[in-house]
Amino acid sequence: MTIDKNQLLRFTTAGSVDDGKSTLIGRLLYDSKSIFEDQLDAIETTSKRRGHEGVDLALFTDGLRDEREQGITIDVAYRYFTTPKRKFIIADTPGHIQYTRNMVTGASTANAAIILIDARHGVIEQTKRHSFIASLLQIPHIIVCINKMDLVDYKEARFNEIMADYEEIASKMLIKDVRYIPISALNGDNVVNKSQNMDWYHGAPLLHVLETLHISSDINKIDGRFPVQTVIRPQNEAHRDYRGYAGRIASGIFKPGQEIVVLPSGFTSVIKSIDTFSGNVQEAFAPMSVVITLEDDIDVSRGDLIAKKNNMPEVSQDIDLMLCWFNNLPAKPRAKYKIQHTSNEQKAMIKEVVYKVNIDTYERDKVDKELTMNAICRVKIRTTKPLMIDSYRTNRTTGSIILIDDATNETVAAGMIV
Ligand SMILES: Nc1nc2c(ncn2[C@@H]2O[C@H](COP(=O)(O)OP(=O)(O)OP(=O)(O)O)[C@@H](O)[C@H]2O)c(=O)[nH]1
Repeated sequence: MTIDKNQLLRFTTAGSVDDGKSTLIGRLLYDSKSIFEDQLDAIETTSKRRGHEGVDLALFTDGLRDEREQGITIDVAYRYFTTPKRKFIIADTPGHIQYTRNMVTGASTANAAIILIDARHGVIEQTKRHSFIASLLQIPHIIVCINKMDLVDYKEARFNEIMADYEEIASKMLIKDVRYIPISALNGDNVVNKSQNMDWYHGAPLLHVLETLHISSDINKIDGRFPVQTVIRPQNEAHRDYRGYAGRIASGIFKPGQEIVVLPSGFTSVIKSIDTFSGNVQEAFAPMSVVITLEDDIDVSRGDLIAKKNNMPEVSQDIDLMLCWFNNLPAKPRAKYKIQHTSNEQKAMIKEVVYKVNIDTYERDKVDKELTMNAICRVKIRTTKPLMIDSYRTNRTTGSIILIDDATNETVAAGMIV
């Protein structure tokens, strides 16, 4: 079985309220003909009823949000669409409330982030914050869409001005790949079709950029990491000797015959087989969900990590993190939280807050008060049992954690291991 690693692109959209996110997503889906007929009929009817001339594209994603708001805990809606070149998953995160949490949730697995800027307003505080989070999450590709170009007479000078301002902030962050596209989501300029109003722009429209971003090297194919989610032991007579470890490959490539080590125990063995829903495979890589069986009968349980023998993560109880705090209740000094790291769950205590990042200047501030909502800071934590960790830079899965408040069961923070 071979899977085209280029096939699926995950992206997120960020912008402040009214920058035109919903309209842009609606336009992408509408012009690329990804909206289903029945949805379109409903949107046309509602648009007419509300006195719109054409179709109100924002209705499309807004309708989606209504669905989502019916009792789902995470405020991120996922939208799927396909073109002949690629499959896409959009994590649509509302800009207004709790944007840090939403963006972290929506963007942690994204290949690309679209940062929307209203051409009239240029780079604003939210742009800086979203960009900082995107760089913190190391989203490999940033596409800055300068929207509402129709409201600045499609002027190249305004586009250049905003681009220069953004370059200034991008240079202070570790953003590797930034592109700029002047668009009008409302009128469809440079979204799916090339604009007739901005002949000074020689780049491609947004959809073309999304279809051709080079993403196969976004995946870590080097470090073999397989967090065990479940141990599978069929109870029936026929499969009595079967013992498999189910989970999702976080990174690297696994093959039968490879020498592995199980952590934290340190027991070694050799991969006997890799099973999937559609049969055995001779090779498996991230993000495939598989069942691995081993040659030896060793003790493996949920929360353990299978790694390649000659390439192991760090095993540690003391962890340095960049932490995004996103709970209404501030962090309690030295309080214990539940920590979730891959399939492993332990307890952890925040030992020290080293500094807080000032989102405006990107400078390091002293923490005079407790950590409050939307704070981004460098912290040291200690866990009750060792975790098998990598730096977030090398591995977005084994390099990230979340903290959960035991009493309320709410996710209070997300952390990237330094
Ligand atoms: N003139 C003009 N108006 C636009 C453009 N894009 C969006 N708008 C308008 O800007 C307003 C806000 O657009 P939305 O798409 O609802 O904004 P949003 O960012 O999704 O806002 P939330 O969904 O509330 O986060 C709407 O009235 C849109 O019609 C554009 O390119 N040109």
